Amino acid sequence: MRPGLRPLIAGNWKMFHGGGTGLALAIDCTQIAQRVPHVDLVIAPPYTVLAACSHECEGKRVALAAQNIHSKDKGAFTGEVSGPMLVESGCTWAIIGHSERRQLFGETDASVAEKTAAALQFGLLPIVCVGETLAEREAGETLAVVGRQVRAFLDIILAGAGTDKAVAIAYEPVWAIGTGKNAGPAEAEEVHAAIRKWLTEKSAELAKRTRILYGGSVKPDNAKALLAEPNVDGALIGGASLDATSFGAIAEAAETLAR
Ligand SMILES: O=C(CO)COP(=O)(O)O
Repeated sequence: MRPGLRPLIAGNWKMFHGGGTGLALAIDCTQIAQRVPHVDLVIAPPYTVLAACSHECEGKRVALAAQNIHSKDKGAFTGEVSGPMLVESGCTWAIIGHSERRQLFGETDASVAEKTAAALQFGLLPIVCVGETLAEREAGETLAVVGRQVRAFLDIILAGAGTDKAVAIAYEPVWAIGTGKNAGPAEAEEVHAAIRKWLTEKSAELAKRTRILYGGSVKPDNAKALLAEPNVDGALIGGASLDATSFGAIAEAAETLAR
């Protein structure tokens, strides 16, 4: 983590906890927030429970993120949800281009760029996800792949976020997601440092205020070592965010480093 920067700890609930259990977890997260005053907490529940969670989280230092966004504000797009609707439901963030969306729902660098622009246009801060597959890592293509993914949206962030908005980029190696096999701190740092360099080449100010999150099997027992790396500014957590005890422990690891 960089000195003076607030870590961002975000829970991506994916397609879990869409009803009463989600609401209960959101309430638990507001209690976690009281214990971690130096950490920014974000949760990304399913659409069905966003508004209810937002009601519980309002004014309690837990921000809401959507897991996806459509690039248009409205229209005949069955099953989709727009930026203005997400804002109305209480979201201030939107996760964009998660590898599950890229792999299972056909999202591309171009659509990720379009959605990033839409999020910023409608007043949401994007958490844009990038990451290589195991085959790409084994072929030595990690930085080439992540570089291509990041360059696809850098200009959009620069144009859309101005100088005051702090967006986030999440490096999530696909081989580490839901596998229990996290990138080692040095492995993560290598990619994070490269992302920081590409940001710096565009704008030193952009590089300074963008938080680069690590995601992929972050757990209470590995969080502190990952977050201690100089360019790891937070975490995007899947499985361990579904349980208040483990999510709380990760947030507390960040708090210890940020204090
Ligand atoms: O995909 C992720 C967060 O977006 C990571 O998921 P896990 O923490 O379950 O590996």
